[in-house]
Amino acid sequence: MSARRIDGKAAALALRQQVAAEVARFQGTTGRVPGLVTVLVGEDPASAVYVRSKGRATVEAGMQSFEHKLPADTSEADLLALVERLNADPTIDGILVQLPLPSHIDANKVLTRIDPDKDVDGFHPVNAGRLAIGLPGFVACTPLGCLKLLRAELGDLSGKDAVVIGRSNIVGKPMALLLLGDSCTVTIAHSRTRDLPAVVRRADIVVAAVGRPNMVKGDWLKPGATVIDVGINRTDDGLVGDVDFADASTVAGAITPVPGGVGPMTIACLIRNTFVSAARREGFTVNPQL
Ligand SMILES: Nc1nc(=O)c2c([nH]1)NC[C@@H]1CN(c3ccc(C(=O)N[C@@H](CCC(=O)O)C(=O)O)cc3)C=[N+]21
Repeated sequence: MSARRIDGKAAALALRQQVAAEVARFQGTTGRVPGLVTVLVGEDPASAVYVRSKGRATVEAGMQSFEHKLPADTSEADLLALVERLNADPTIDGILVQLPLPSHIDANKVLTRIDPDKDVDGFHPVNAGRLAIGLPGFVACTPLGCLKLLRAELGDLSGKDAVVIGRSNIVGKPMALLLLGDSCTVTIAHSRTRDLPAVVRRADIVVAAVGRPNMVKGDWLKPGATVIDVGINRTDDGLVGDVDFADASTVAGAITPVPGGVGPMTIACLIRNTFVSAARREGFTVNPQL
């Protein structure tokens, strides 16, 4: 059997076009253009690439992109002061401080200083709490993108057995909460899980977010399972996911590739969250499908 390849690039383009149409409608009624600011500290080349593609996607959706590039030796106090200024700036609807930050800066302290209602990354503890108890807020872009791909592939997720591999605050935990919200039976597996292949073999839905290249093999999967690969691992063979794509494709029903799967959806969801932030600020009704 050969799995269907889930085209995250196409899904991301469609979402970005939908947002662009909503942005035009928003501008027509409110006279305002939503704005996203990215803050990059230091010169990590991968981070610089991501920040540039976020800026491009923002402009393509008809929104304003602001970019702050700070030297690697920027003090924590200066970064916190910048965040405070951005919180108070009425032209800015979304604030993204690119991670990782240099080690002399306490990332949690910075993320907690962002106004939760401008936290389009969904990393602020208030937004993590809102997700946990089902209040409206911002959901982290990568798990939100994964949920959108799963709903498009499977329709109703209720009653499905889902296994999330990885327990990070940025992907694993919010992913598990989103799947629970869609009435899946959710298992979170991690480095201490006993007999991981056996746990994964029970799942109709597998989300791999561990950062170990090609870890998940075909014989770990229930035949026909839907596999979402969040891994972005740079290896000598280029960019690879956490799932052994060729091997898993012989057993899975559908699977996301790397690149071209979850990554583009992460950026599309950031654009979506930025528009939603502006809409909430202006009391503009958002299409609930978005
Ligand atoms: N505050 C913050 N928010 C983030 O959302 C955030 C961050 N910091 N730090 C870094 C990670 C990583 N991340 C990616 C976004 C898009 C792709 C993406 O589009 N990837 C392409 C390939 C791009 C390539 O070739 O490297 C793909 O998978 O097809 C990947 C990774 C967002 N992150």
